[in-house]
Amino acid sequence: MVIRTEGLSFNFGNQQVVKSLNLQVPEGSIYGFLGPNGAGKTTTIKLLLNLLQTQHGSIHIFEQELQKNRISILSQVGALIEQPAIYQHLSGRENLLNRALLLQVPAKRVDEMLNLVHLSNAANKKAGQYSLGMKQRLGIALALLTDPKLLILDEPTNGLDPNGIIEVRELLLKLVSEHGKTVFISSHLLAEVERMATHVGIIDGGQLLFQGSITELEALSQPLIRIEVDNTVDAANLLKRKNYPVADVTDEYVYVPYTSKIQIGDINALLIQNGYVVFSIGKQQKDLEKLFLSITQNA
Ligand SMILES: Nc1ncnc2c1ncn2[C@@H]1O[C@H](COP(=O)(O)OP(=O)(O)OP(=O)(O)O)[C@@H](O)[C@H]1O
Repeated sequence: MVIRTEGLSFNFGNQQVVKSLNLQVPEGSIYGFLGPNGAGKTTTIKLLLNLLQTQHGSIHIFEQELQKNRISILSQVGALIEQPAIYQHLSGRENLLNRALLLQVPAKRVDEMLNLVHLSNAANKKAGQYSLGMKQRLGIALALLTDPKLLILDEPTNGLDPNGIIEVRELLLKLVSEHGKTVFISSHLLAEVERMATHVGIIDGGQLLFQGSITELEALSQPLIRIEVDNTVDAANLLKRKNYPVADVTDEYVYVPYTSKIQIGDINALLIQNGYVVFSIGKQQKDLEKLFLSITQNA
């Protein structure tokens, strides 16, 4: 595991904001750390980066205890937390050169990073004139200067438009697939990480409510058959009489839990034989967002 916490807890005064977290972040994963506002994500990230002192429990990064190996561990971790620390009056390249000098990183790495985050064409423009997406990418480039093995990003897509989100997503996917990094990324929106995450941890009220691979998360969400039919209420009653458990009925659709492909054909035939007009019928895509909301709301 690249990150492993055991019983990690943290209090601000008498408010417990992180409750006995057991995080497990596998090597080479993109781990989406999800939770609504105030769930405790930033506090957890600050603990992982040793910006806050652990009060209870333990943190291992690269299988080494964080407190005892602070410097060697953190030199291999790149982080972007809250706003990237960018000098607005300097160009993108100057921002990177400055940091490279400070960290004693060879200057040639600056151009490599500009290239990687697709900022080469804007390298000489003042960072203050960058779009939010460009600033985030510059922030990621700054975090990558030392070629860290692990990247920890706190809500890197916050405030970005859909294009900006896609740009950041593609960059992170590339970092994992081509550069062998592990990425830990927090977000309050599942949709933002769902297309890139391999693993997910869902936190609310400081507690980890779910942790596992994205496939395990999907398996929790039961697929449905969505039936678009002319008279949904009557059609639903017919289905119930025929022992199909109806999950939901709206003006347009009837939903039945999906069990097999054959069953879709049977339902279609049944409705048609009984004089209903079936406009469409099919297995509905898993809606992870609904699942995410139900996990965090039932907590
Ligand atoms: N410095 C602080 N002093 C006291 N309480 C704090 C402090 N920082 C955060 N908190 C509280 O801790 C809880 C968790 O906050 P945290 O910022 O970790 O949540 P989050 O999941 O990152 O939320 P967001 O998505 O809004 O950033 C909140 O109730 C917050 O008010």
